[in-house]
Amino acid sequence: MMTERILIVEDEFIVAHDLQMILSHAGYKVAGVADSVKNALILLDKKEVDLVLLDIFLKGKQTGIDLARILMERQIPFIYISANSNERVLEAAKSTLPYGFIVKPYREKDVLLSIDIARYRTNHSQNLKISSKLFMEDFIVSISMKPLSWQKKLLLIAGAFQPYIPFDFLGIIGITKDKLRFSEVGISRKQFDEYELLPIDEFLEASGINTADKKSTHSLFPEHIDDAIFMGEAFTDLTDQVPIKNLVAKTYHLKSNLIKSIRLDNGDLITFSFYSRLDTIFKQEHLDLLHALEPTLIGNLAHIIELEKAEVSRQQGIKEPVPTVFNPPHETIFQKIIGRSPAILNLLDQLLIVAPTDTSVLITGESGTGKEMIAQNLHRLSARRNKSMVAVNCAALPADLIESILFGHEKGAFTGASNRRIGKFEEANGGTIFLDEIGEMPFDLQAKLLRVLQEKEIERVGGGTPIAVDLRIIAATNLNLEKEIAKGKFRLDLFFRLNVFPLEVPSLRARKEDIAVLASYFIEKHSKELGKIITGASANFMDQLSRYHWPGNIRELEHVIIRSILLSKKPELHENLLDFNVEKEEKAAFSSTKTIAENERDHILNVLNQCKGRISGPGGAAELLGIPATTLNSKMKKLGLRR
Ligand SMILES: Nc1ncnc2c1ncn2[C@@H]1O[C@H](COP(=O)(O)OP(=O)(O)OP(=O)(O)O)[C@@H](O)[C@H]1O
Repeated sequence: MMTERILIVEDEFIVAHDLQMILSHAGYKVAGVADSVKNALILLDKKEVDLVLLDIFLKGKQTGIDLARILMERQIPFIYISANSNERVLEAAKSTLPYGFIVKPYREKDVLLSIDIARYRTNHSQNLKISSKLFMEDFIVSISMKPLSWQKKLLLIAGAFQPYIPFDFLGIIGITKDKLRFSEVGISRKQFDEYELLPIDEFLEASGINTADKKSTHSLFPEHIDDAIFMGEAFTDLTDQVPIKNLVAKTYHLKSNLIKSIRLDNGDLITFSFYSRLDTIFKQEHLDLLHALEPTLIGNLAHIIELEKAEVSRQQGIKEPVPTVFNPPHETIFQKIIGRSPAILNLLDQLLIVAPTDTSVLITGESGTGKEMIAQNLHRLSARRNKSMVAVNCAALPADLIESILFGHEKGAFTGASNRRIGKFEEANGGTIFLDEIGEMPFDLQAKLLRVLQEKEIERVGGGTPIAVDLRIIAATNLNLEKEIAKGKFRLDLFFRLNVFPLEVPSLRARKEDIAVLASYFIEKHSKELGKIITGASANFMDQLSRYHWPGNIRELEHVIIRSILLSKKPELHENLLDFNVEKEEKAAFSSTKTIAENERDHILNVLNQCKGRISGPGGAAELLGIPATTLNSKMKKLGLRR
């Protein structure tokens, strides 16, 4: 399928011409060449474009990264082509979610391969979109036909939305066409799969709002806000304008809001207001999904609302208790994953989306955050669950044997290869292979791994014929792969191929709310295993845990608990058992605070060491620091540094 129309945005004439030749030769249509963001936008308005090849530094003030943001909004895939491997630029570029990144000077095959990967990823995200829409359509229709109360129906539908539109609170507001409000409910997420439904009046009562205030809160409720996403300042402005939103946001610690309204056939307007505790979670694709579901919602919501209206008139002011907490049967969906912070719940939602697909997944996160545990759950929730997951730690394998361990070898392939050996990829055939510490994989082997991903075949060392394998690849790393790419240690093409669905496991610092539940879980688990009677921990012990910075994350927390259990002479763990003291550390950190100049000196020294003293040129200290070499030289002079 070579029908893609590709726009080239590149200000160097020779490069643009070369790209044009490569693309035409391979059968692609070139939709045009632009040398600036302004000209690119003119072409984009005039022509249909399926993919954009995008240089970062262009003519004019705006950069390729600025254009990328516009392309993101318009949902046009793009691949960067740039000579700049500076980490800061890479970070900014990465935040625009490109479909690929080609580093100049490139080879023809790099360009064509990146376009192939982009096509794969576009199709894949398209498939994900289609499957989520189909799933939700089916679900909404089947729920609305079940003999359940309207509350239960709304709770079920809300819960089903969660993996596709992550939220901590969902407000559903119904306004009749004569502007008489007939219903407002809030649904808050209590646990991974537990929701609570609260009618607005009860919510206001619980918040201590009296009848007079209630009226003004209500009257200031906007009748209609256009479909949109509010985050950052826009969210603060919105909550400042709308008291009820302010109250909800404060009560549930919410930071962003996505609003979508749907007009039913009878003229009623139903507004869905999704809120999250994370500030940058909502995306255009969430609004798109709701938009795609509009016909299904129109067809089925009316019926749920009728149920509610009937109930209200039946009760005529008499309140019957209704079950408002819903626990679906999949309570134990995830094995052993403890935590209910927004950061971990968001990760689990992502995990549920990607698990049943066959996509490669790249799990990133600091050491000890639970990456392996996430990989096990991914496998367990996939269609390959009855086959094995073979785990390989790339950092632990000896350099001279890693290829044969992964790919196997034929008898006599090298000295000492007295028998044929099946490698890990073949062992995992039909199942999943988990490549832990992928950033440590030797550069040469990365090309072979790319081949497994692309062609689904391997070759044993010393064997001439490729062997077909059917496996899913899950990789994990605690390294920043962009940094490794910049250092020339990790292949960019492999990164993009693996990074189709990235899962970032939050550090323990980013989910402090979970420290207490994790600690209690480990206390119970390990005291049983160690045969000691430990009933709990002192408040000070827990306080120290929650204030500590946990560089070793959950693994460190688990070790601290095991050690404390072993040392404890009493049934309650006491803070004296801890070998850190947060107050002392805070004081020490304060007294050893460095000046800005000292910090700058240390940082430059570190980077110089990293570049082995090289100042200018690609990969030199000046490039890594993002300043001209001349500036670096004069800074070094001032700080008394020599190469
Ligand atoms: N959410 C969780 N609930 C309970 N236990 C957890 C959780 N996450 C991790 N653990 C435990 O913490 C320890 C570290 O987890 P794991 O080995 O998966 O981390 P990792 O990120 O793969 O580490 P590394 O990068 O060093 O390989 C394990 O003992 C695991 O069982």
